[in-house]
Amino acid sequence: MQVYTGLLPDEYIGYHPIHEYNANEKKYQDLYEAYNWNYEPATDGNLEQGPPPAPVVNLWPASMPAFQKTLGGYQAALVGLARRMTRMFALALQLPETAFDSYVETPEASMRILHYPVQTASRDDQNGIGAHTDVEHFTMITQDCDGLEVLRKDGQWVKVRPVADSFVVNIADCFMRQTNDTFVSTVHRVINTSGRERYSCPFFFGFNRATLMTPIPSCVSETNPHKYPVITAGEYYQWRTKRQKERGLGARATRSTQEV
Ligand SMILES: O=C(O)CCC(=O)C(=O)O
Ligand SMILES: [Fe+2]
Repeated sequence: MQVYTGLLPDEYIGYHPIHEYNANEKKYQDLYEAYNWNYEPATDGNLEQGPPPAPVVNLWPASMPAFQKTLGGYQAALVGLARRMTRMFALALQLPETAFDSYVETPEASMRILHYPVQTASRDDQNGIGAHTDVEHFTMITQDCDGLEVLRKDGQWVKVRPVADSFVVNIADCFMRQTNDTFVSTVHRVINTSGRERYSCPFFFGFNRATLMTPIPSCVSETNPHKYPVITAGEYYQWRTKRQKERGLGARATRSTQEV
């Protein structure tokens, strides 16, 4: 298939067929299919001066130009919203609100649309998508029905019910690393026992690939030193993407590590 994600082992884009992953090693493979695409700076109406973006790779279906136009347009609007939210996060970290502006000029801003068929296997035997944390700085999700669950600190899974005209916002691993665990990534999963097909649309937002993920000053001290190696956001994205792909596509028989 022209858009099959397996065509590009180091990228997460393209079509991910159903039953391709099993993040938590359940009896049955995870029950979702997805189409992922990268942010293309050319579609970003707000693009300011900044470091040149990494070359953009996508696997758009050639026969469906409206598909690319519609999804790319929605993504451009979300990039604008995410830039504004980045300012709110800066204020929450006791920084000037513009402190992160130069990190989100050519951001990591990939998206996916997901389809979860109705699950008939038990919750113990299958996930829609297995428990995991996202990679970038934060994620905004739209969803059309029940199924998403997040793990609380006390170990309880909590259902995240859809609320009309709203996004679910999850902290992701790059923000956790840069804030030295002041912000904690949300462990989440989907189990679609709602009795209807479920559709969702997560938007993954992170700093420019060239950004060195140095610790946020308010999050480190002599008694709370920085725990993570300082690498660029791009190095971290690429390492995680490769690892996720290796554990999924083509590795059904040998997968032995859990995402969470
Ligand atoms: O479908 C959802 O609500 C969440 C999907 C998700 O966690 C992901 O794609 O990383
Ligand atoms: Fe996720």
